[in-house]
Amino acid sequence: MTSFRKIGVVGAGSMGSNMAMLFAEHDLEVSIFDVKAENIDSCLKMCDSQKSLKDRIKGFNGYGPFIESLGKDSDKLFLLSISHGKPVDVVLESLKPHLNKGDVIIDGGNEYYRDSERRMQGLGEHGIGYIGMGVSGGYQSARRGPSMSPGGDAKVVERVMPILERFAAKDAMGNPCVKYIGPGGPGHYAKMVHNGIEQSMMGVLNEAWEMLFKCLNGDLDEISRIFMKWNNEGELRGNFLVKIGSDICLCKKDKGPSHVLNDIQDKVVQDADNTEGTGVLTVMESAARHVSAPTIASSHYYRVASANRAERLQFFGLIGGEAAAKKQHVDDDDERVKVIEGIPMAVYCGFLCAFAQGMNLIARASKDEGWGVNIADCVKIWRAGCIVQSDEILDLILPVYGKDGGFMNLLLAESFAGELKKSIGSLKRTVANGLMWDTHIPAMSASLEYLKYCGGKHLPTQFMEAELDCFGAPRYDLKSEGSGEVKKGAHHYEWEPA
Ligand SMILES: NC(=O)C1=CN([C@@H]2O[C@H](COP(=O)(O)OP(=O)(O)OC[C@H]3O[C@@H](n4cnc5c(N)ncnc54)[C@H](OP(=O)(O)O)[C@@H]3O)[C@@H](O)[C@H]2O)C=CC1
Ligand SMILES: O=C(CO)[C@H](O)[C@H](O)COP(=O)(O)O
Repeated sequence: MTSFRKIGVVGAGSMGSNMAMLFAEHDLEVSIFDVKAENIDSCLKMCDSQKSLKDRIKGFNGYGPFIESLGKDSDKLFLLSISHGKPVDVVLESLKPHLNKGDVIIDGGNEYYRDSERRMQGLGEHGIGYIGMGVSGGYQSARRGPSMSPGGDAKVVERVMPILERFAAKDAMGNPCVKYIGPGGPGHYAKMVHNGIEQSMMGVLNEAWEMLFKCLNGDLDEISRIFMKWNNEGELRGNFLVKIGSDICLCKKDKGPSHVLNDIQDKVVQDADNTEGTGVLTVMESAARHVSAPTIASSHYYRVASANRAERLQFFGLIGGEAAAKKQHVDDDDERVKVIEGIPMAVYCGFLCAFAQGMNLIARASKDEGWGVNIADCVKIWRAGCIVQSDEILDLILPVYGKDGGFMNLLLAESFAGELKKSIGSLKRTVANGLMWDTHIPAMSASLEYLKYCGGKHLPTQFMEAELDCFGAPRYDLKSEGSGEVKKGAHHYEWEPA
């Protein structure tokens, strides 16, 4: 078995450049390629500014010399870190004439898993290994050690695992946050879901932030302290997004008196040019696989709507102005503290809903596709180096998946359901406050409704089913038949003859 000593990184953007530096630090000979010479220049400049990396990475703007630099006599290893979709196909077309049997390509971008499976199949026919690997943690983790989810042919992944384990983030016990996820596309699938959970958590947390900032008269320095407290103890302990939220609230422009956050426009433009898209894909996948994921979907639609500020303002004019978040006059200090103390439990409950939806989606896809994903492994690789890192929550979730990691519905785990039972009251009160105070609560309210309908004993959907039967005759079940299976029923009533 070849052990790779060199790696060719394609894409000198924020992730590619930082991973190239990390590889170099882990004693790989690194060549980096980008279509834009200036991207290479800025990557090499960054390396030169760090003594340990000076002259350790070679930059290339042409495919020929780039591939030659990886040597002729041994198998070549590549890592792609570019925008998903067409750019990846373009790069692969250019690489193909130079590839040989035994070479391995890792796609470390946020790719759609079906595209990875297509490429795996095409290149596999020529004996070229292709790995679809999620990389998480942003550019800081790319530099220090990311969390990774490789998927593809087990034998191919096995060849690169020693390298991946060397530079992966390490959890509190020192275990590398990288695990083989399964054959085909589940590596990219797990990363897609990770990002769905990530956007939900950001949705929930941003709703809590608005309450503290606009309604409860919290100044940013105080909110920073509150978030830090949440991150240090209790249900939100060890939460990456809460922690950076605290840092962000505190950050002052050029160390002066004004907060950087106060200058930021209220537009999430992440989805604007389709170079990203795991949020979009998670919503599509959850709908296609019949997995309820309203916290994920609602957070996504919220951020998409936020991007179009011009239209928002136009509509604002047409509906006579939205009700703006109201400042609460909580005169009593103790009362204010009590209200603030109720919020983290609501955030926790929203986060649990996001995890339940994401984990259930992975479980469903794994079953549908025959991937055999051990979901415990997904939890393990999210223990460090990634955006959804949440120590307390992952401590709760991990035991549910046991050894085989095949549990299908996280809501049905007693330990998990117990935490939802404990926190749903806070979520209800916080959503009710949000309604009274006119704050924005798309993720929290969606989470609350999710819990209500997933645990609903008598849903009004009996009326919906009757209407469907009335015009479409899909056939219904009878109450007298008990819970039954998830399949079309046996009964039709001729409500209104044609
Ligand atoms: N940023 C993040 O936090 C994370 C990003 N990812 C994923 O990693 C990948 C890279 O992300 P990121 O580094 O942020 O993106 P960047 O846009 O910073 O970098 C992408 C780089 O790839 C280059 N590129 C584009 N098309 C080609 C091509 N056909 N051939 C060669 N190079 C090309 C870009 O050049 P140009 O400047 O011309 O566009 C750019 O230098 C994406 O798939 C992203 O979704 C994954 C985890 C975290
Ligand atoms: O992958 C990431 C983190 O985990 C990146 O931050 C990425 O930009 C998120 O993009 P999106 O969810 O919009 O696809």
